[in-house]
Amino acid sequence: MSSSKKRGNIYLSGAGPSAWHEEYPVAKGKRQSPVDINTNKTKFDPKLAADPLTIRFSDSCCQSIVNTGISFQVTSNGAGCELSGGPLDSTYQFAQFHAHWGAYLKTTGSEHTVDGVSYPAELHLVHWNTKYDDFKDAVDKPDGLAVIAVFFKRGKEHPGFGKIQDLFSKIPAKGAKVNIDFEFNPGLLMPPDSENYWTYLGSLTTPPLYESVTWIVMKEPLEVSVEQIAILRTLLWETPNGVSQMYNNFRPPVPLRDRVIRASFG
Ligand SMILES: CCCCCOc1ccc(S(N)(=O)=O)cc1
Ligand SMILES: [Zn+2]
Repeated sequence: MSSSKKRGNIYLSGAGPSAWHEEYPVAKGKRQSPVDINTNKTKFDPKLAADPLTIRFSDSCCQSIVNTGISFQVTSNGAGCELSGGPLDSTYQFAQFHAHWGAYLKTTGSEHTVDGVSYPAELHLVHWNTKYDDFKDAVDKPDGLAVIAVFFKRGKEHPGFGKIQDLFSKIPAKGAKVNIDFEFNPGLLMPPDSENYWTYLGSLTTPPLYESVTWIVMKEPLEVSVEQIAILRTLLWETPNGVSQMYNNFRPPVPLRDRVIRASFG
């Protein structure tokens, strides 16, 4: 049993993310995530526009949803779901999506920020490099993962995401898992314009914080309703004071260090 499991909730035990370096020294590494995207310092790279990102999802790729204890996670066998082009030098296969969000009436919640501004939530669509055998083999390699980040902003309801949220009541506790017996295409969760994105080399945003992620952060947020943001918080997790609503499951931005964030747009 690792000490983090003994302490349970990685966001609420001890000093939270600011203490992760004690058990995971890489937390203070050179390519950690998330970061603030300072739009005055991003660099347009015409090569990104010349080789457009190819994002392929399918209706039959999502098998189940699980409460991981720090988020929900929709897990996929990756069939027909591949990512290539843009900053990527090989084909990456879709593995899962999950999200991070904030507290009621707070403006924080996303992991990446744009010019210091947070969104209420951030979706992560995780892919692994098919040059490796599987996700587990890829997860700690420098070019092992590619994660598409999509900001959620408050606006009109998103019925597609609502179908996933309808399952939350069936996964009340850490480890609870149910099958998804309807077709759900994660492509529904891409913003209308997914041509414009920022990309940089970073890490997992939760322990073990492996520096293995090529981040692809969509510029355009996805609209969901205020109620849908609130429904995220109906998921439950363990805290030092017992089981309670899951929220503030985000790592705040860390220093960019010697990295430049590239933009696919001018
Ligand atoms: C040894 C297995 C590690 C499993 C952890 O996998 C992760 C963790 C974080 C992210 S995130 N928030 O950076 O998208 C993606 C995948
Ligand atoms: Zn994440």
